[in-house]
Amino acid sequence: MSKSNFFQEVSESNSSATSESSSSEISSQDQDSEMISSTNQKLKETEIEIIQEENEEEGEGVELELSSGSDEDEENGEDGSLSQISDLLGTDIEEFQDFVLPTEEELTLEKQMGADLEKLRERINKVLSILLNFNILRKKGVPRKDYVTQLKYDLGMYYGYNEFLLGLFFDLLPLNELVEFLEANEKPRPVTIRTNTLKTRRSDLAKALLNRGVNLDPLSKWSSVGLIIYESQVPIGATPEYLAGHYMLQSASSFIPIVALQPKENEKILDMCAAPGGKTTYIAQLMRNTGTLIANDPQRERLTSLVSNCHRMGVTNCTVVQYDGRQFPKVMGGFDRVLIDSPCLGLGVIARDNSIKISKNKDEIWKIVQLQKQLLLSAIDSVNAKSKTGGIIVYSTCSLSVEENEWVVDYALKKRNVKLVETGISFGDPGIPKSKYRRFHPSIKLCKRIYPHKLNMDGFFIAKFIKYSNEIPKPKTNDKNENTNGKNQNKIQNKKYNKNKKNINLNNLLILNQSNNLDKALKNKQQDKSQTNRKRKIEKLQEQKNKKIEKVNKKGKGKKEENMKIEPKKNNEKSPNKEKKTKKNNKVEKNQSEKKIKNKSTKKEKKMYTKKNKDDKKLKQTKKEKKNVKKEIVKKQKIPKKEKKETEKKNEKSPNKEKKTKKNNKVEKNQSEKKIKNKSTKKQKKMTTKKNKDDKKLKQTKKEKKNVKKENVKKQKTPNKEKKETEKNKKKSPKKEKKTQKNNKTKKNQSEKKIKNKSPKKEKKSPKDKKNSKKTTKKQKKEKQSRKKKRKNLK
Ligand SMILES: C[S@@+](CC[C@H](N)C(=O)[O-])C[C@H]1O[C@@H](n2cnc3c(N)ncnc32)[C@H](O)[C@@H]1O
Repeated sequence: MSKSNFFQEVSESNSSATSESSSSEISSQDQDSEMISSTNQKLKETEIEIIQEENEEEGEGVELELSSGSDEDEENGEDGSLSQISDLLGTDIEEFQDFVLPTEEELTLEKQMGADLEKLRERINKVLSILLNFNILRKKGVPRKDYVTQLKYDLGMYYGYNEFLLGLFFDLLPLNELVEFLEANEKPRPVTIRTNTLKTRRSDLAKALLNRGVNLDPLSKWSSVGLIIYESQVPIGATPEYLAGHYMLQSASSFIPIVALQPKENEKILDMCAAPGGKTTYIAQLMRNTGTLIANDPQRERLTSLVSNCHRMGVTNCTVVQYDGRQFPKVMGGFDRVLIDSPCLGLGVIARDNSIKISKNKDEIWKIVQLQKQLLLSAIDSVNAKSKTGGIIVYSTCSLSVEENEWVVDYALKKRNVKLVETGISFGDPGIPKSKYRRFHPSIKLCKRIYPHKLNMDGFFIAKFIKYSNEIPKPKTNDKNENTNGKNQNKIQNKKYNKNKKNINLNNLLILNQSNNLDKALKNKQQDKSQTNRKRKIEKLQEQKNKKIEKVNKKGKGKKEENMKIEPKKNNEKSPNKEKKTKKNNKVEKNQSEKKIKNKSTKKEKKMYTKKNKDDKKLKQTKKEKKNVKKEIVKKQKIPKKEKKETEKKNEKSPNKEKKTKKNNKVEKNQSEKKIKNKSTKKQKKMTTKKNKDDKKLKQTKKEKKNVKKENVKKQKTPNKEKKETEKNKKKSPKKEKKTQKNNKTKKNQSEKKIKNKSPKKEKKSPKDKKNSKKTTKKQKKEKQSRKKKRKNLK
């Protein structure tokens, strides 16, 4: 007896006894009683029924009664009934009862040695028979669960499915159908073609193909365009008729969604997941190339075959677009009908693609279900509920899991104003209203399931909705429970979708920039870069200067130095813009450094003078004079500040000449700094020489002053270094710096002369400096005169 025949006979004898899933957790007693009652029905009023009824009250007494049946029982026909079972099974019942499940060690050995397919097949047959006639054929004490796990393991090994997929089919199909289904997936489906009525008639096509040696027949009563090909001497995908677009190679079950959709002439129809166009071209031919047909698919490569199919088949009412179906309502809407032939796991087409048996897993099913739900909602939202001819949505998959089908449909029923309607298909199984984990809307039965083992077609699922309102209902609080498992998946999917959306928007923006304002955008970017570079440079300079200031402050402990530190911070806080801040900071820092140098020199000078005052009271006069000198210096410092402000204003007015003006400003600053220092030193010298004439005691102080000046000169080197760094950055010639260094090292007189020689040269460069210097000389003369008067008075 062949395996399929065997399974058929067993299932016929127990057709109603097999709907229990493999992992059902119903108590074994209840299951047993159900199984017994179902076998009794099929065995047509045998005496077993009586025995079973009697023994149901005693729990598991059936087997006992059977095994220890009395003679009376045998006479009453029990023997006959048992013989009937054994006849049907083709083996002795004792053989089943003696059957022992393999141990774990035996199974691992089997794995190592490589499974013997014949032995495996025998074991599958026996376990299946025992499960289908459990109370009669089971071995005493072995629970149903053990037989089920053994069967799963063996079927997986025999047919090559992974555990996940086999578990899914165990939950989906009754036991007596399961092996049939798995067997059907091992056989190739008949080749079918669809006549393109845009170009020919079925009878004409059939004649043409018959003439080429093709053995064919009309597909069935339900299709007026399908032909089934039994044999062919020519390749069906390369005949002249095929190339002329007279037919489409298409599986029979692929016709069904379009039969359900019922496209009409002059309608506006969307095929949301269209590539490679098998169904699109069928829709177009039913529309007779009228109206508008939009064929969408996000995969570009698949769209090329869609386009070529449309061309070959002479479709002229179709526009091909490339979108993610989930975005579609935003792209266009108001369709009379939408077909969503959704992407799926393909569990109905395993016969065509054996890799599905091991490639699918839990994660994949969750992901695809979330996509299917979103696509279906999107399809519904694209339909106009007020369409005069339609308002129809057909959802189809070539998959058979409840998750991808009934669950998705039930979700749409809850989320949108749609209801299920008859598909118009007279064959196939109804949708499953209750699965192992879920209950669905009772109207789910209106859906159609096409099973390969029942109709010798690819597995398919078809649901037909009608949309009765364009309003989108507000989400109910109960919806939280409905989607517990897929909730997180939904969130992840939405996040990904939102990311994609952002990407698309960004891309669009970039494209706009490129096309409209590319030059401007580039300029802005360059400006930004230069600004950031400037800021960095300024920050670095600031840091360097601050470090130097800190070092100087550590050396000097005076309060005045501390104050010098705090002041620029206040200034910084007040400035509004960062750029302005940095500019001001630079200036302030320069002023600071200048002041510090001067302060240091004056401090030491003060110290020296105080010592001298102790020695001689006459030095009091000199103190006062020095104070006046300091005031003058401060006044003169204000002049270069004004100059700086003026240059800043100019810079603001002309941003392109910023660099040049900055350089000039810095040169001017350096010049002005040097002038001020030189002037201060000159005055100090004059003052000291006069005092020496007055009093010989001051000779000591002279020497001390000389030392002080030397120190000042040394300290002046440090700001010179700072200037050098800044000047180096601005690529200035280092000649002047070298000169100044040398001058500082030489004696006072030499330095004075050189400074005098240099200052007019520098003054020549800038006319403003000339004016300022004239002003200062006048002031100095006045001041000198006033001092002389004072001294006379004092004398
Ligand atoms: C089962 S096939 C469609 C077959 C087609 N209807 C036919 O009859 O030739 C599923 C299609 O969905 C497309 N698809 C995948 N993701 C999609 C999405 N997010 N939006 C729209 N279509 C999608 C795939 O590219 C694939 O072509």
